[in-house]
Amino acid sequence: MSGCDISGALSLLEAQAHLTEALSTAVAVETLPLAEAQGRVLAEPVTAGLPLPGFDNAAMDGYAVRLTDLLTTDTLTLAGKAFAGAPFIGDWPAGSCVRIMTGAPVPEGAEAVVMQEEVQILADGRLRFTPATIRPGQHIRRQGEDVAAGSVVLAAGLRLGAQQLPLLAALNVAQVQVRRPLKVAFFSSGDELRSLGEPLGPGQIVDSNRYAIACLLESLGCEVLDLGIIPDDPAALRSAFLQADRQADALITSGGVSVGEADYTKELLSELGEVAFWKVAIKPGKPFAFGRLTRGTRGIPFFGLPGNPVSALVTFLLLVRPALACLMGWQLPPPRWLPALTQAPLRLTPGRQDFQRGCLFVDEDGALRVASAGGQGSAMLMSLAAADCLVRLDPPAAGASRELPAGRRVWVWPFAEAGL
Ligand SMILES: Nc1nc2c(c(=O)[nH]1)N[C@H]1C(S)=C(S)[C@@H](COP(=O)(O)OP(=O)(O)OC[C@H]3O[C@@H](n4cnc5c(N)ncnc54)[C@H](O)[C@@H]3O)O[C@H]1N2
Ligand code: MOO
Repeated sequence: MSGCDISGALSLLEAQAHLTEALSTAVAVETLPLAEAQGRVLAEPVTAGLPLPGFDNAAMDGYAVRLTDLLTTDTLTLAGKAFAGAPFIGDWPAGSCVRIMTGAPVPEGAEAVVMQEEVQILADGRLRFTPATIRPGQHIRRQGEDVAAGSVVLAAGLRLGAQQLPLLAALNVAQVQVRRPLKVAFFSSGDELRSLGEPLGPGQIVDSNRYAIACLLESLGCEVLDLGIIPDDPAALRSAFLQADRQADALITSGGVSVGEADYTKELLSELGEVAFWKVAIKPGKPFAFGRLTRGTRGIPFFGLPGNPVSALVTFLLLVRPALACLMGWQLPPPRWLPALTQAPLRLTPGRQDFQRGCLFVDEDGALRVASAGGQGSAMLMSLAAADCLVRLDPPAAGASRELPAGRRVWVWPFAEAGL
């Protein structure tokens, strides 16, 4: 079988659809205090028990006025003060205004707040306004203008972060129903692998993939069960598979999914479970295995990433991340591929969608452009470290040129959008 043999390979879309369909059941639900819910996925929609703002209040430091008081004069006396947390109380006689600070409740009957910069304080303490410039309702934040009480503010399936937590806190939501963390086991397989810091013998390399996989899993909020480096030995691999099956919700491996003589991963998966597919027509990442371990009672899903470091990262982003999102109950929006113009010619790959590493910039005309981040080999870590996006290149039509000229539109997925 050649390195370009893609017979029986699924397209990326087919593989993604298969994963979404196979992994529709999310982990269990638990109740957490809001302070511990960062990064968790909401299991239930949240309904507002309060309006926001909770009361009409000032948006500026200044003076609360009634417009009728300013019909015949531009000068008002001061009736009192309103602070955030200490409302104005007492009488508000005609012909007067109330000094008010940002966030303070506006006194009953106030029709506008005038910024202090627009008010002149006279020697006798009275305040002079410019009535023609005052709009009814200005600088008053109305009760419920942001959130109406009883409305659904967050849908189930949202992941809670710095954007959502303040909304829930403002609504005095002290506890939330969230999915428990997904526990993901992973190991690296290969006799050549050594742990970071160990001396390297002939032909040995550092197990670098685990630093990408652990980092990606942690950023998704998964609990990581690190099973270490497993040699190319069926008995050791079998035991690691079975441990993951007992202790985790999913298993990720890297290496050993291709066709080499020491590539046992797929073979063992057939013995301990079932392989749903193991080839996807993408570059990098053609050998990617998905299946289930069926020895245990739960049938945990298994993702076999290719050993090449770039292939492992790219298949994680394109296939594993959305699959884990299903298991987390996270309604992960599909990637937003953006149009960009190629800065220089790019080489296309027959038969496979190619996901090259690129660097984005905006040219002098304001157009988004993408340049290659460097060497595109599946084991090349420098261009991966330098890149800020994936560039999606469709295969050339039969007989067409394998070179895409400069200035052509391609689709890019910024790494920041991919959670990197
Ligand atoms: N005859 C064929 N050979 C290969 C094919 C093929 O279709 N036919 N596919 C190639 C492609 S594409 C890829 S990708 C690799 C994937 O192979 P495996 O998943 O079986 O991975 P290994 O053979 O174990 O390793 C490949 C490469 O990656 C290095 N590696 C492995 N694990 C790690 C790790 N944890 N950290 C860093 N680097 C790692 C390993 O040393 C190899 O250099 O197969 C091609 N071959
Ligand atoms: O398809 Mo492999 O993943 O290029 O190196």
